[in-house]
Amino acid sequence: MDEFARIRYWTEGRQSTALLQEQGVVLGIGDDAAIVETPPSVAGGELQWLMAVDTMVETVHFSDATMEAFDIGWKALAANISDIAAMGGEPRHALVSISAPPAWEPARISRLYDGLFACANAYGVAIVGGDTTSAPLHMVVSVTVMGTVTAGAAIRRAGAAPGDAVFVTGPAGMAAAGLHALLAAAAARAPLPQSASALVQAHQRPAPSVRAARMLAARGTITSLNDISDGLASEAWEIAEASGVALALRESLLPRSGSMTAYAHSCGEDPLNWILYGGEDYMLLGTIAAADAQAAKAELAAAGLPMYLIGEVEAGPAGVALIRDFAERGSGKLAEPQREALAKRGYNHFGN
Ligand SMILES: Nc1ncnc2c1ncn2[C@@H]1O[C@H](COP(=O)(O)OP(=O)(O)O)[C@@H](O)[C@H]1O
Ligand SMILES: Cc1ncc(C[n+]2csc(CCOP(=O)(O)OP(=O)(O)O)c2C)c(N)n1
Ligand SMILES: [Mg+2]
Ligand SMILES: [Mg+2]
Ligand SMILES: [Mg+2]
Repeated sequence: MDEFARIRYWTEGRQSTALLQEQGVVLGIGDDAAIVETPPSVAGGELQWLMAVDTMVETVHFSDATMEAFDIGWKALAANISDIAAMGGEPRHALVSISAPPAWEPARISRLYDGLFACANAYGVAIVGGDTTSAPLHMVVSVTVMGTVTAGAAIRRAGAAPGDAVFVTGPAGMAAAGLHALLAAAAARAPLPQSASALVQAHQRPAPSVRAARMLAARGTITSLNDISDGLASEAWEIAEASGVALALRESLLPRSGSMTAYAHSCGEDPLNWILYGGEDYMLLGTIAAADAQAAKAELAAAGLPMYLIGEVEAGPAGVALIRDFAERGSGKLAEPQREALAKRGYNHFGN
């Protein structure tokens, strides 16, 4: 199969005309560039574009031990959609670049496209083009995403102010625990423990918080927002530095997944380490005016979406602190709080 036959095999007839029409796609895959209508303005104001790109590299972001082709496709797009969510926007279009080594035969890449299109359809995103090359050794998948946001309403990292509440939209650390379980099972040539299935799911099929972000953004009281790709501590530092404030996170308020805690204890790992430094959670970390925090939480809860208030914003200098208020790690008992500075550490492609 030549390059052009492969592209047709991977992409033809995969998206409904209704979705393509909805996203203003005049001409999709097949010419020098896609043609897309400028989205119409909506009630409430003009729109602005949001654009982001994220790449996944075999051995860095996935391996035969951790992800199947379907998962890689899903996650490559989900990670991008998460960046649009983290601005409070609506994802619309995506471009997909594939650099494939010989071991990735067309049928395997077609399964990667199954995952890509499953995620695209789940979030209403039109895949309008891409690029295909050969590669010597490892698979590289790069996705570019375009979205929109009401002009002036995008939520940046800068904007957190002293007195604001800090929130997350789910328990961090599950994806890192899932990765640990996958690598441990592969190393021991053992099956995955049943107890790790939710963790593995979190690693392989992240679900970006688009709905939660849009509901929060619409309230007009969110002061900063980030998605957690490199770890809670690292993303908190990004908000702190961009905003010139300190974030104080309370250990007793950090949401914990029961299966993650149980799995961590079963293999002698510290769950807090995964929560703070694991990464790839693709949930949101942000700050909100304290006066609106409870109402925002109630609005999300009514829609079945979690929101956890985990700390507060303090005056600068920029930094992140963890208030250790458990008597004994994991005991659930409260004690005289100890304040600990959190390192600016997380997943970093070139070391911390
Ligand atoms: N090679 C690059 N050239 C230009 N901009 C880049 C490059 N790599 C990253 N960026 C920009 O740097 C910022 C931080 O990137 P990154 O940490 O990857 O964000 P995220 O974690 O949200 O994906 C983003 O605004 C991104 O667009
Ligand atoms: C085989 C394997 N090893 C290690 C990891 C862990 N890992 C790889 S990249 C990453 C951070 C997120 O990726 P990045 O490219 O930094 O995304 P971005 O911050 O640009 O959104 C993590 C935790 C993994 N997912 N798979
Ligand atoms: Mg990135
Ligand atoms: Mg991001
Ligand atoms: Mg990163």
